[in-house]
Amino acid sequence: MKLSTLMAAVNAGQGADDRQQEIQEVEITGIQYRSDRVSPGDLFVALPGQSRDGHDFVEDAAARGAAAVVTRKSMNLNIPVLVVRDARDALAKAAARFYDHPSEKLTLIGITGTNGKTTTAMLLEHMLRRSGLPTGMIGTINYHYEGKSFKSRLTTPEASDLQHILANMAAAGVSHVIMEASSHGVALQRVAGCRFSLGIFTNLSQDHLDFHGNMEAYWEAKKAFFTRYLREPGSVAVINTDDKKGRELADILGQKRCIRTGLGNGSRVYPSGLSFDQHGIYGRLHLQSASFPFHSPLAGQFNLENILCAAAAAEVMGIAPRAICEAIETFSMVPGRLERIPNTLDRHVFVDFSHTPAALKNVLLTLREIIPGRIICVFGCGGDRDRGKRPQMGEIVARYADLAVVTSDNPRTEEPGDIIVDIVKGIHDARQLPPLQVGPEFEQGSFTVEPDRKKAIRLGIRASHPGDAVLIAGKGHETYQIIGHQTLAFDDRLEAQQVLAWEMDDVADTLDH
Ligand SMILES: CC(=O)N[C@H]1[C@@H](OP(=O)(O)OP(=O)(O)OC[C@H]2O[C@@H](n3ccc(=O)[nH]c3=O)[C@H](O)[C@@H]2O)O[C@H](CO)[C@@H](O)[C@@H]1O[C@H](C)C(=O)N[C@@H](C)C(=O)N[C@H](CCC(=O)O)C(=O)O
Ligand SMILES: Nc1ncnc2c1ncn2[C@@H]1O[C@H](COP(=O)(O)OP(=O)(O)OP(=O)(O)O)[C@@H](O)[C@H]1O
Ligand SMILES: N[C@H](CCC[C@H](N)C(=O)O)C(=O)O
Ligand SMILES: [Mg+2]
Repeated sequence: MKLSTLMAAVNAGQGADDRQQEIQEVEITGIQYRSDRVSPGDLFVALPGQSRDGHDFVEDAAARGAAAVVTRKSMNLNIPVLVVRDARDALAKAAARFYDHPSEKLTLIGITGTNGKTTTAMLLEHMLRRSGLPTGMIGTINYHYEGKSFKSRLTTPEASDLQHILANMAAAGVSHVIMEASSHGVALQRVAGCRFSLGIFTNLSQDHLDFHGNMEAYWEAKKAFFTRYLREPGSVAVINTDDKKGRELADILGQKRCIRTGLGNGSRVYPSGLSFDQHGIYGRLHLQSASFPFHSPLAGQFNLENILCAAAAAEVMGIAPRAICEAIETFSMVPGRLERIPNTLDRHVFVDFSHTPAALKNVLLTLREIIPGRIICVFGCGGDRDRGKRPQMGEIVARYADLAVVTSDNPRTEEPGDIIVDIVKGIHDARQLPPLQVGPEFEQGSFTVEPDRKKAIRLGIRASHPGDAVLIAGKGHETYQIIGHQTLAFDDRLEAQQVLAWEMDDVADTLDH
């Protein structure tokens, strides 16, 4: 594609250098925002970063054969330099143009909210696929379509990667794409250049304040997905109005554009006659056009909210209500989300991706409802991420679990002990609180610290008795642990399986003797 075509796309009216003639002739064969990925013929877009500035890599990009660069300041190079005011916007628009606006060839659905995006996305995908719609997905666990699956480095990929993936999906005959739109993805304009047909809002609670600074800015990013990117005529927002911020968002968007879901008054998609047990959720699902009895193998009130969002969106996509109910019935698990580790020891061992205070609280309360025995929680908090979550998560585990093993999550470049100290502060604070009805008071000595996650999982499982639950929280589907700058193989599910296998062997040995 000619550079002049991309230049028009990135923003007419933003300055370019004076090599107009050359710009007309330059051919661009790819778009990159990382200099070390540049091949000859690529356009390199220099993005402002958290720790570094893409401008510092322009020369590297040129040396690797970049045909032109997009920057925010004029630079003296022997290739064309297009100067723009907003490099992220330029990256998104150039990529959308380069890949021929793939989102306009697809029905694109974006899901945002602090918790529940992956679960809602996978449930909705299941509903669409079962009805025969070729559906692709872009999210935390992976990106996949038509039997192909790719590792995801980011929940919402950088703009040029995103446009590339969407283009491949459209070329493979995919008709619908469901993607998680993270707050980073919105704030960093990774989703600019996409046309969304439908948006889903799950909920808002604390996360990512290391990046957004405060809850107001975080909320603004979530809101902006709907006010800035879901603007096409006919586009619809499905909003969980059981969430306070969901109600605020629905009021902002107005009746015409949104479908409210939840138990509250005014919901157009809602449940009735609910009951919850170890085998899931039962009730009647009221869609806009019909109502049906349903059973979901997923557990807990929070998953009910995910189900309502997915069902409302599927109905908008034209899926028949009966097919929606059948899909709910046959969707039993999202990897790493309350994933049960089977064993013959009568222990309820779960691996769950709860890494926010709200997620952890919901999961612990759900376990309290469905598990007869004690709840033992093995957990830590990520390093180089929102520190404010740590004491809150400590406090929640202290209040809602019976025993806790505080350990490391992904410490990244932080000292594991420092993260644990932040968590333990929350546990101590909780002891000042009056006991709650939902769980027993946290007893002196009923938590322990073991920074080595492998050992912590062993401790947690070994402390359990028949009938107890062990919740291994925070890392879910992750198959690695990031310590310092190293990414080491680690999977909570495999670790738990191993400990359980040893324990089962021990029981077998005892019975033999
Ligand atoms: C906070 C954040 O989002 N950071 C992203 C950001 O990194 P950064 O700002 O630190 O980049 P930098 O290292 O300062 O470099 C600045 C620029 O120089 C470029 N560069 C850098 C080195 C080099 O050799 N050559 C080069 O060109 C980089 O490509 C970058 O464009 O830009 C990089 C690419 O442009 C991203 O890879 C990186 O994501 C990091 C890996 C990350 O962990 N992001 C997480 C927090 C994230 O985005 N999470 C969300 C939320 C998940 C959820 O809630 O589910 C997600 O969507 O995944
Ligand atoms: N609707 C919900 N409300 C609160 N907590 C939830 C909800 N759905 C799931 N959770 C909890 O949050 C964890 C993460 O769920 P999920 O992966 O679906 O969310 P996500 O928004 O995609 O998270 P991330 O931003 O990390 O990708 C689950 O393991 C569960 O503990
Ligand atoms: N999407 C989340 C993942 C956190 C997972 C947790 N295991 C951690 O490392 O903090 C984030 O980017 O903050
Ligand atoms: Mg996710």
